Amino acid sequence: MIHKLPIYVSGEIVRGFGRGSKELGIPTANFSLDVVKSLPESLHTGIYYGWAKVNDSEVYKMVLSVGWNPFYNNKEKSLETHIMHNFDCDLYGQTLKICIVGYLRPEQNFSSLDDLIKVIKSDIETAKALLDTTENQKLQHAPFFSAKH
Ligand SMILES: Cc1cc2nc3c(=O)[nH]c(=O)nc-3n(C[C@H](O)[C@H](O)[C@H](O)COP(=O)(O)O)c2cc1C
Ligand SMILES: Nc1ncnc2c1ncn2[C@@H]1O[C@H](COP(=O)(O)OP(=O)(O)O)[C@@H](O)[C@H]1O
Ligand SMILES: [Mg+2]
Repeated sequence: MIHKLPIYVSGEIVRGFGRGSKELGIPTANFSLDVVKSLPESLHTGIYYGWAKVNDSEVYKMVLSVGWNPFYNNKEKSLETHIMHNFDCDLYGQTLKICIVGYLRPEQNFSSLDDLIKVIKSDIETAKALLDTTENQKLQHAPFFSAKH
């Protein structure tokens, strides 16, 4: 069974492999393995979209990857958020809160890095449009984002 959405997740931003910004030009804020392990079993691996807040920032649109990154064949499951906002500095150690709103597609392997980048860019455009619906806009103002913890 597929887990009912939205799901709310919060945790510290930790280091990944450093590939998001260097190889893909698309940075992803990674959660620790502890947070990944705390996810409901029924949250399938794949690509999702939703809302994200870093420390006391505004709530921004985001896209999320949950799984093993088949293109890189990671050994540990990861939960990585690309936030649709230009931050001036890195975000390591800050608290990331996310609301996972909807599912986009399964994780895929690709024959080239360019193909992976193209698909992620199209995920970003799809997510931006889907988050503009009235129903999804409401979640930007969910009490979760204004709560202290
Ligand atoms: C929206 C989105 C979609 C992604 N889709 C895939 C995918 O289909 N296959 C894959 O192997 N990795 C996918 N990734 C994960 C990237 O490979 C990963 O973010 C990148 O390797 C950076 O990892 P790092 O944080 O450890 O540096 C996706 C990431 C995002 C943000
Ligand atoms: N818009 C953004 N979305 C996500 N992370 C960002 C963003 N802007 C800057 N960053 C920073 O870049 C880091 C992610 O880059 P990435 O290359 O994926 O590194 P890592 O492999 O350590 O996760 C984040 O941890 C954060 O500190
Ligand atoms: Mg990352």
